[in-house]
Amino acid sequence: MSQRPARRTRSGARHLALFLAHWAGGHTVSNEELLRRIIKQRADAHQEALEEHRRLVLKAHKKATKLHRIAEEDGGLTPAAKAELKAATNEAERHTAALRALGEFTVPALDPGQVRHRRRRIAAARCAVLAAPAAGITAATVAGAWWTGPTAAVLGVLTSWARGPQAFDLTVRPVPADLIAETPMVLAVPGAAPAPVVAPVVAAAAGLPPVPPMPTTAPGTAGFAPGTAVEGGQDLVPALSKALGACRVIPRGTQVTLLAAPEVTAERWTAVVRLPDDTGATVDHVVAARKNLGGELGLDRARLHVEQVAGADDKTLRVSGFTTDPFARPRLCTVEMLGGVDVWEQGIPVAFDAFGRLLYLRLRDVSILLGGSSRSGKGAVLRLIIAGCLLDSRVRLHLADGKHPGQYRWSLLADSYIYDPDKRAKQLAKRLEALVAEMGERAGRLAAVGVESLAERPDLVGTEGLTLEVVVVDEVSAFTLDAKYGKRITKALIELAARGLAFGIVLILATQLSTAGVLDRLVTSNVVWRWCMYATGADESNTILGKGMAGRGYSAHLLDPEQRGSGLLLAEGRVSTVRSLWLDGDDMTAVQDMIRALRAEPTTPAPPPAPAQAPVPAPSPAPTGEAVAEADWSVLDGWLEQAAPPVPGPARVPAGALQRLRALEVIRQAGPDGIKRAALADAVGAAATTVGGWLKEWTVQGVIEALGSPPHTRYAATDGSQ
Ligand SMILES: Nc1ncnc2c1ncn2[C@@H]1O[C@H](COP(=O)(O)OP(=O)(O)OP(=O)(O)O)[C@@H](O)[C@H]1O
Repeated sequence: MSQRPARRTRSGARHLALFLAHWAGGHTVSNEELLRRIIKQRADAHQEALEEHRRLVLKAHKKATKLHRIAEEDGGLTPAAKAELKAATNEAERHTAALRALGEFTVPALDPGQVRHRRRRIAAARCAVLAAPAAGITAATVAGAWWTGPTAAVLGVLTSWARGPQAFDLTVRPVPADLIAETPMVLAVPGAAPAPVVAPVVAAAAGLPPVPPMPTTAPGTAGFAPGTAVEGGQDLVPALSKALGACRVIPRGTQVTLLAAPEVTAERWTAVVRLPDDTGATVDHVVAARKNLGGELGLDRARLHVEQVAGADDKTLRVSGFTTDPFARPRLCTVEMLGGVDVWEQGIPVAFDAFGRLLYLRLRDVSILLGGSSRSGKGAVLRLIIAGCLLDSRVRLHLADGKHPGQYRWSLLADSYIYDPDKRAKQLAKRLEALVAEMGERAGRLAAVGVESLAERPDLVGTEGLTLEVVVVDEVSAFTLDAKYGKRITKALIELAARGLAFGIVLILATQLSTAGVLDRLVTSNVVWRWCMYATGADESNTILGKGMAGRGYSAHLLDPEQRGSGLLLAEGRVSTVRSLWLDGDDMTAVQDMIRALRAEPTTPAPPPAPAQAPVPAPSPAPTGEAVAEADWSVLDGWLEQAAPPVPGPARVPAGALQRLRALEVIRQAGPDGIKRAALADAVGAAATTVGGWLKEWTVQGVIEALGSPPHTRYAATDGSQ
């Protein structure tokens, strides 16, 4: 008789424990409901994107219509208004194209890993809820309420006894009908055939096209041999699995799961796969093994691209093999791409990825640390960012040039330009401290309208007291390592990096990698984008991307040093390989014209820098050949600045000087491709021998390299041979 209550209590406790475990494991929520939630979220995001693009198309149309009307009424437009009209038209086209690309929302075939991931998140939250009473009892006992533990135990025993031998129904809650109605097409109607839930795609699965054969490339061949199967007809899954097994990423004999039908074009093949469970393999392991994996697949590292699929788990990746290195050819940033740029919402186009997609830098949520060894392409990225910022009238640009004349071409367009080696550290310290002080005022202004950050009120961006303050520091070590002002600068940078973005104060910092301790960790850890161009070693790369990144397979020393502008970008927790766009030549000139038109009266005119060695008469004869070992930058910059607008005033320019100016402009436009002596002579209408003399002179002075053309050898060789 005395055994009975004890048995009843034990049985009740078991049933209660089972019920709690079932609930805490998230097993009450069905797979269908999780799937529905994920798809609903995506459908909402899709709808939001559509609405946003529609809004922007309408806005651009409205602006274009207004400008057309003004043109009709006034019989024409000012250059600035013309630029605005062009920008608005481009903008409307861009968003119309985006709308077309977005199209109708289609229910995606989801990776089962995502559903599992959701369930784990629910389970984690429920476990936390369950742990709370236990923690409360422990805390109360420690605090002196000794009776809480025994009371809880007695309550537990009583509840268990009350439950007795009645088992709980461990059921899965069905998806409520009103939720199914809210998400049409996602779930099957009750009673109908079961919903097509997240079946991984396997070769020859019902209703799906068969997986195309794995394209092969013989080493050294230019392209795929479509239709040729790897090792006698194996398809994609076994070929990838075998290669991953050979690289010890997954155990031999296990297979990856194909999650979507692969895309195969003449340029590339792409497959979305999931690594097998219970193997410990993640995307990072594949990235680290990329070199060997490339070899196993008949590719090289530059032509094999691996990336984690956004929103998916750590085992899901997109693998692509390219016929040629997708970054081999530089891509120009045209004036159209920068026309009407909105730095806050849409961002500045700065780079492209392996699939040719453009990467936009939105100042709304980004500050940048840009690193790389010498001549790796940092300046080219800064050039794009500066141009984009100056094309948005809401921006006030503060440019600190630690390696004058790196960005001198913008000196007269920026709101402030700090460059003088003797004074620059002091000037930057003051400028940054003023911005730190301004954060307080901006916080007050935002608080007055009931928000904490400008991102909540985009309409306030650029209004009185809330202009976008963009601080670009090229070669930050020249400032932070300054003996006298370095500490003050670092302190201000720490504060701005931590809080500035919320108030519209954005930091863009560039540095070479050689010097340790250039930036305090409190600055680097608060910078949102870290972008590393080619670096000489893994440690140098880690100084930008963060400790341990090289160990995970992300190191910029693996990039091709000759491929200037290629780099690794760490943004939103993911690393992508990108190559910056290249802005130069006519596009650069047109962009500068647009900026001049837009900022006809800069609020704070930049002081023209005093030449380091010689005064800058405009235009002056070129320095003589035998003289200088170093380039006379100020002379060069003087020419370039004045080459675009006609020189005002009565000064007469000698014909030879004009030809030299023209020659410099042609070299600059030729950019990395360079131009031969004979072609240059033709272009400027001067004798080839005369042009040869100029080229030698400019080569010695370093002027040609400064203009972005290849090293002087090309000119020297051409001269010698002709
Ligand atoms: N995206 C790009 N596409 C093509 N060429 C590029 C690109 N970026 C840079 N280059 C080439 O590389 C050269 C060096 O670039 P840049 O001056 O930006 O390097 P840097 O890292 O700023 O150099 P340094 O630190 O020595 O000043 C440029 O003159 C240009 O010829």
